[in-house]
Amino acid sequence: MKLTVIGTGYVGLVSGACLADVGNDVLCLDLDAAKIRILEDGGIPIHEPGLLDIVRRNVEAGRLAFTTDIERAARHGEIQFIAVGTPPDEDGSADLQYVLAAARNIGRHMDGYRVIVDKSTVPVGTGDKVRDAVADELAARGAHLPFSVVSNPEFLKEGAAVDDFMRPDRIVVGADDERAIELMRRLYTPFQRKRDKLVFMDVRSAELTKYAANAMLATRISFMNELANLAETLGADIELVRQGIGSDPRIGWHFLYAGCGYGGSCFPKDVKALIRTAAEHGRALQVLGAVEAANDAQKHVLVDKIVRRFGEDLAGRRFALWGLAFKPDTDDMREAPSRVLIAELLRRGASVAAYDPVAMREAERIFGDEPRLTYAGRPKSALEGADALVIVTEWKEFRSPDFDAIRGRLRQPVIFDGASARSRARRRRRRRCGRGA
Ligand SMILES: NC(=O)c1ccc[n+]([C@@H]2O[C@H](COP(=O)([O-])OP(=O)(O)OC[C@H]3O[C@@H](n4cnc5c(N)ncnc54)[C@H](O)[C@@H]3O)[C@@H](O)[C@H]2O)c1
Ligand SMILES: O=c1ccn([C@@H]2O[C@H](COP(=O)(O)OP(=O)(O)O[C@H]3O[C@H](CO)[C@@H](O)[C@H](O)[C@H]3O)[C@@H](O)[C@H]2O)c(=O)[nH]1
Repeated sequence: MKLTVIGTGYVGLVSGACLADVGNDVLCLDLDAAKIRILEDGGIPIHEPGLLDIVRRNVEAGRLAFTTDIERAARHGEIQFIAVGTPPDEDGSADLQYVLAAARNIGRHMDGYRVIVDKSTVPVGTGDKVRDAVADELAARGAHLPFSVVSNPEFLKEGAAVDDFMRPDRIVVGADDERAIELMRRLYTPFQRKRDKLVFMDVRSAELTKYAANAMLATRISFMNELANLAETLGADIELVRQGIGSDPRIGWHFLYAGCGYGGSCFPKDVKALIRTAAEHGRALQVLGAVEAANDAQKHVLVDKIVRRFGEDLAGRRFALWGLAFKPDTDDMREAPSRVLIAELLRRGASVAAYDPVAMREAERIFGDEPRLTYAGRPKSALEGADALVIVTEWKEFRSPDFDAIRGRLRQPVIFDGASARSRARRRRRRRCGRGA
């Protein structure tokens, strides 16, 4: 099938590459010429395990191409995926300007029947806005071309995006007409494998399903984070509690890890947007309001511990920080807990020597020329002369560190471990190292 994917970010590029990999002819459009240049030069603009191989393989096979040419993109695919960003507006609602611009571009240049698929995470009712935007553009040029609007929210996780796309738990399709449903069924047949993973519903329900999924997952995390704080106060071990509850199938094992608060490009913004949607319709989502507040507070837990140990004024103190990305296996730092921590340490006069396997360039872009924030080429070199080590992101390489080397390099043998719940080995050994928090 001929497909166009609009937006070559985490979702667009992964979707485009994976859809090409099962034999489709995919053209990816982005307005960011720098991204398209990287792709045309054989690279990828993001860190995502397994993605480079699949992109290269499909470009070489002639099934995947990149462009900044809007007209070419609108004329290429019978199915047009919109996979552009929907960042939070000032009031927390999803900013739809990129989605609607993409829809207008399709309407302006399409030359036959199109299925316009919203893959971006968009509030309920966006399908209607996309339909109106396309219809307006067609009317403006006196064109009478048929089109369908479909909601097909994406559930991939960064760091595991290729695998999630290739082996989805479910594929949600919100569609109101048979022609579009048939095309979507054909499109996703190669991803069905052993069981039917397609869940068809109306457009509005599909739009809400995406927010419901992220809101539920965010709720689990905030709940466990609050419980972890309580466990610490009570002298209980949240990891053992997690094991104790996860075996109940009604609760399940996944997404029960306490940490420094959820970050990333999705949970924070989607929780906000759903709260906003509800408010606009006179409904208060009280549970989600608490989930958000608990998460904001959780991002300060490590700083609070540091202040308890070293005092309010951290001038002259130096901290080694391991892990900048919002989670392992990505270079994405959107809403990363490390950002709150670094900003607060710098505000209090401390200096920070940071290490991350892939996100240091992104941190440099975010923090710019900040003389008290430096980057270390290796985890150990960040430790030299630091008052304490702060572990924020659970990269695999931090799971079983050399505690003797840490002790030898730090001024005091103190570790603030924001990712501790996921590593029992480290917890056992940390006890032997002498810890500050
Ligand atoms: N990142 C994830 O893990 C993830 C997972 C599921 C769903 N989502 C949702 O998918 C959407 C995209 O997220 P992302 O993380 O891939 O975003 P991103 O910011 O990484 O990429 C978006 C891309 O769209 C491009 N773009 C913007 N307007 C355009 C236009 N009119 N025409 C062509 N290109 C345009 C931008 O230049 C950018 O490269 C969001 O709604 C997000 O909530 C994201
Ligand atoms: O037990 C857990 C699991 C995750 N997290 C944190 O939660 C955040 C989000 O993690 P994750 O869900 O793995 O990453 P994302 O790539 O943001 O993926 C989420 O957001 C995407 C965008 O909507 C959805 O497609 C995915 O299904 C959804 O998991 C990160 O800060 C994690 O550290 C925890 O604190 N504890």
